[in-house]
This record gives sequence, C-alpha cells and structure tokens, in this order.
Amino acid sequence: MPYVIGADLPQEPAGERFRALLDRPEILGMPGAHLGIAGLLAKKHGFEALYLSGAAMSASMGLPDLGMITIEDVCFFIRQVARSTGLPLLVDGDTGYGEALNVMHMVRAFEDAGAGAVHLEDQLLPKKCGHLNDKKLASADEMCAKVAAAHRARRHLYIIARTDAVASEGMDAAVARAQRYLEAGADAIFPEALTTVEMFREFRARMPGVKLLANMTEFGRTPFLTKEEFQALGYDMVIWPVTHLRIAAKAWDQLYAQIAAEGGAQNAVDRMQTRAELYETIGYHKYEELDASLVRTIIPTAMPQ
Ligand SMILES: C[C@](O)(C(=O)O)[C@H](CC(=O)O)C(=O)O
Ligand SMILES: [Mg+2]
Repeated sequence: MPYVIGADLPQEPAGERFRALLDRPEILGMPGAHLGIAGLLAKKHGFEALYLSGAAMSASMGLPDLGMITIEDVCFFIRQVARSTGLPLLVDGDTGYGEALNVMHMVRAFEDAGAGAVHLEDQLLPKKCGHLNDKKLASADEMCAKVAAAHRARRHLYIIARTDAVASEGMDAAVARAQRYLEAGADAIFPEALTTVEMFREFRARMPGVKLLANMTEFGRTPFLTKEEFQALGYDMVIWPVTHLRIAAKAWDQLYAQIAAEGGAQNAVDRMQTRAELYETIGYHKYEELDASLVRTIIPTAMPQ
C-alpha cells in the first residue's frame, strides 16, 4: 500500500526490526537496492531487508567510491527506499564521513532518514572498495573511537564494524581488531575481502557467537558462494551490494548504443519493463484510487449541500 497511510507504516523502529530479522536462525540475505524502484522490486521477490551500497550510491551520482559522497547524499537514498518499501535497511556508512563527532551526526541523520543498520569501516580517506589494493588502514584505536561514538549516538540503529585489515595485516590482526570493535560497542562484524572458503570458516570459528556479515560482491576477491553456502559456513548476513547497479548500468549502456546506432529505441522494446509493469511496481493505481477515495469521502461531507 502507499506509504502515505499512517496506519500502514511500520510501528517499531527500523533498528529493532533489523535486529528481529537477525534473531531468526536463518541467514539474512540483503540485495543492494539504493533506489526506491529497486527496493520495491526486491521486496516483490520476498526480500525482507535491503542493502544501500556506498559504491552503488556513488556510481549513481557519477562518482567513484572513494568516500566523496556526503551524509545528506546518503540520506536522500535512505529516505526513498525506506519510504517506498517500509523494509529495514543496512546502509554503508563508509568511514563515517570524518571522525567521532561526524560519526555521531551520521548515526542521528541515518536513523532519522529511516535506516535500520549501518556499517563503518577501518580505512582512511580516500577509502577504497575493500577488494582493491593499496587500502590505508586507520589504527584500531581510531576505529574504536568511531564505533564508540556510533554506539553513543544511536537510539536503535544496529552497528556493524567492518574491518579491511585481512589483506594488509592478516587474519590474526583482523580478528584482534574485530574483538576490540565489539568491545567498543559494535553489534556485529563485517570481515571484508576474505578470499577463500577456508578464510570464511576460520573467521567464523575465531568469533564464536558473534553476528557476521559476508559480502558477495562480483569482480572482487571473494569466490562465488550462495546464500545457503554462507549459511552453512555460519554467517548471519549476506549482501549482494552492487549487483543490481552492474546489471542496470550494462542495460543502459546497451540502450544508448542502440539509440545512437538506430536512431531510436524501437528495437529495444522487448527488453523494457512495460508501462503497466512500471505502474504495478510503483503502485501508481493504488495512489490514484486513494486520491479518488479521499475526494469522494471527504469533500462531499465537508461541503454544504
Ligand atoms: C560493499 C561495498 O562497500 C559497497 O560500497 O557496496 C564495496 C562493494 C564493491 O565495491 O564491490 C566493497 O568495498 O566491497
Ligand atoms: Mg562501500
């Protein structure tokens, strides 16, 4: 139903709804969906929580994922997906857009925009995709200060600490960092860019009882594993962060080539979502019906006969 009806809105804060999804035994699968329309399509296929990727939000703005986007940019994406889907969202908070106070401002802004969870990473700016080389790490102390700041600022937002340390410092150091981030107030850990199944297994074994997130990004260092395989490895969450954007961008690329070459999109129609399908996706007619019902029921009684 349209999100404009108060009685249809979720009553519980998004962070609590996110936590409740994690209390179930099965792994929580979150596809990337940083636009309202993508969120609605993902929801249609049964996804109960969604991921807002820094890489996808940046790329949508025509920018590289180097930590250039702002808290307000991200809130624009959070608001539209939270409103249109009503689902709890895990949002990529990059390095927190600054230091401790910026992190606190980020947490307040993300909660107010409708986010359910955030992840913060232990890189220095310009931050990079976790699967690239030459990442510069913050010290564990600096990262702990940010995690503690996030913990102090939140009302309900679920806080996931991501460590990018495995590549440069190795497994022991990454595990030690993760333990410190949990002590600083993180609710869960995102070990970034694990390269083998064995590494996923080892990280799980060394963090008993801790909620863990797996990042199934393509063209990275993680081998292709399914949601069921991550669940069997003991992971609690899995994201497909940029997948939807990669598919859409490729389709746009092909389309513009076709319009340029053929003088129009007449031969691309069979690859398009139809007008009817689009309207179904965004609930166009439900909004129209709602409007009509309000005009029918409110105006006649309000007007003198
Ligand atoms: C998860 C991630 O932080 C993102 O912004 O989506 C990226 C994904 C990617 O670049 O493939 C990451 O650093 O892994
Ligand atoms: Mg990111």
